[in-house]
Amino acid sequence: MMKIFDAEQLAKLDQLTLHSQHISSWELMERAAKNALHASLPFLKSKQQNIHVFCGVGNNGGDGLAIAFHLIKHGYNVKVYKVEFSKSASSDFQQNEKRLAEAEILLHTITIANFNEVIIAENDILIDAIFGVGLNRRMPDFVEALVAQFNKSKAFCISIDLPSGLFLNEAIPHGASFVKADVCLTFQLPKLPLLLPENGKYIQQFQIIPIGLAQEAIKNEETQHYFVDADFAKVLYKPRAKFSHKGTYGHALLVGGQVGMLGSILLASKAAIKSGVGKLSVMLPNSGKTNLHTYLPEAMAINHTENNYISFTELTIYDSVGIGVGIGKSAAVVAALAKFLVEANRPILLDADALNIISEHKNLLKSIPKDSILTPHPGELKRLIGGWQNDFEKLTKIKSFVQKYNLIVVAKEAYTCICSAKAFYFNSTGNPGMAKAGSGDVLSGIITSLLAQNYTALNAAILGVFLHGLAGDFALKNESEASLTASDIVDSLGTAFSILTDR
Ligand SMILES: NC(=O)C1=CN([C@@H]2O[C@H](COP(=O)(O)OP(=O)(O)OC[C@H]3O[C@@H](n4cnc5c(N)ncnc54)[C@H](O)[C@@H]3O)[C@@H](O)[C@H]2O)[C@@H](O)CC1
Ligand SMILES: [K+]
Repeated sequence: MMKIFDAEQLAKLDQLTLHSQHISSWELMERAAKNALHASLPFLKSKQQNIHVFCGVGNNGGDGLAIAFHLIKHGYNVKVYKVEFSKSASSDFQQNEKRLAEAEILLHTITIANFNEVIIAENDILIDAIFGVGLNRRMPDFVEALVAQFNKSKAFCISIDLPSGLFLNEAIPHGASFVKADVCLTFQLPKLPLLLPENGKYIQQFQIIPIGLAQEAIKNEETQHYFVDADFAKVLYKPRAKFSHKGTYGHALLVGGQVGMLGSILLASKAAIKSGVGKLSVMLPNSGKTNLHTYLPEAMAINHTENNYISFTELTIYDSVGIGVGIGKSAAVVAALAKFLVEANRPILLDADALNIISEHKNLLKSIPKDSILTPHPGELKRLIGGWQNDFEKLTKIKSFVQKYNLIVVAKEAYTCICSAKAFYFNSTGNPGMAKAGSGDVLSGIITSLLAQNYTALNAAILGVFLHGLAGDFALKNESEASLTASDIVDSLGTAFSILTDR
């Protein structure tokens, strides 16, 4: 299970690691730098390429100096800069500085007086080790100007630990610059700003670089932020029992579709079946019944009289209910949804138009059963909780919403965030090919299916989001981001599930 920590916690882990492994901070830095160096090598085209390593005077800069030293030892063409934002350098920085001097490697000092003399060419490599997790206020103006120059250049930029300019646990001031890295090599654990869309979208990718921090210390340190990787998902997954039958895996009900919007409920239904539910019933407009039976013979359609819209149906026999995809917002549907909310006596899944109806009739919020899962995309989320100034405020607002109404919110994004009253879980799987109509319907089907199989609501949401993204990633192996469809995601669910059983 990957935890996400703040700067203070990271510093504490550092100390505990030094203590338990009987190593010096310099040795830990050396380990981190060597691992970052190895992760950087695939991005370097040749030993002749110009590599500029920009180092601050803290420990992030110390990492930079150590990386530069080893690159030079490996025969790379490196220019090393000391970005002197302060006269007092950390002791590990100083020790690395001494090593460079002893090896007669020139260190170019950059100050307010000469920062604009740096020349970066298109095919160069930039290594950004100016600030890491220690930045706690806006960077000095000359460093911001230098960073602006990095961002303007076409050089490939590798940030060490955190792109310089980003704060670890709060929003940066409006207009403040930060390094828009092509790749960020972050130590041991993911960092929150890399997972949030507002600035994270400018960081093309990040890689987690293990540096052997004490596992016991990580385990003991509490957090409210988690990163959901395959190990995490495997722990949640419940393998199927040998002596089981369809009743063991529950009976799910999906409610969705209106005339012209039948595809959504069909996709959700197929995703539910492909995610292991014992039985699936579908409430869709009568005019869609034939389509359902043709598309998905495994599903059962509910008998009702409405040809164009869904209507209410008794819920007592179902183990889970998912409502909302493609239902529209007509008065009859609003009334049916209100009844569903009142009659449901266990957590349900609400998506799409169900969320839009709730946003327009906020009085419905208090009828939603405790622990129900809401899966809004950013637009739907805004309608539900109101706007936000920045991503950190968004998380705070989601949390108070979740706590006020006892819900679970799945805020769909590149790193979808599942928020419970106690914690945030950021998903690690998925790709931009999934940003398409139909993809969310598939997610609704998966989560409703897991809910019926007796997963807790929180685990159904976390595991469902993980599997959905993973299936999308497998589907991409035979597709491109442009061509990937929601149906491709459904078709790859089998491969995604097989990862969870692979222990
Ligand atoms: N436990 C870990 O994860 C390890 C961390 N290491 C490195 O250490 C880094 C953290 O080092 P530091 O704590 O020295 O912090 P940084 O190197 O990120 O920042 C340097 C220092 O500058 C000061 N500062 C903050 N904002 C400033 C501003 N706007 N203007 C001027 N000065 C400012 C602070 O005192 C800060 O500690 C990590 O990001 C990582 O690169 C590695 O060496 C290996 C181990
Ligand atoms: K950095």
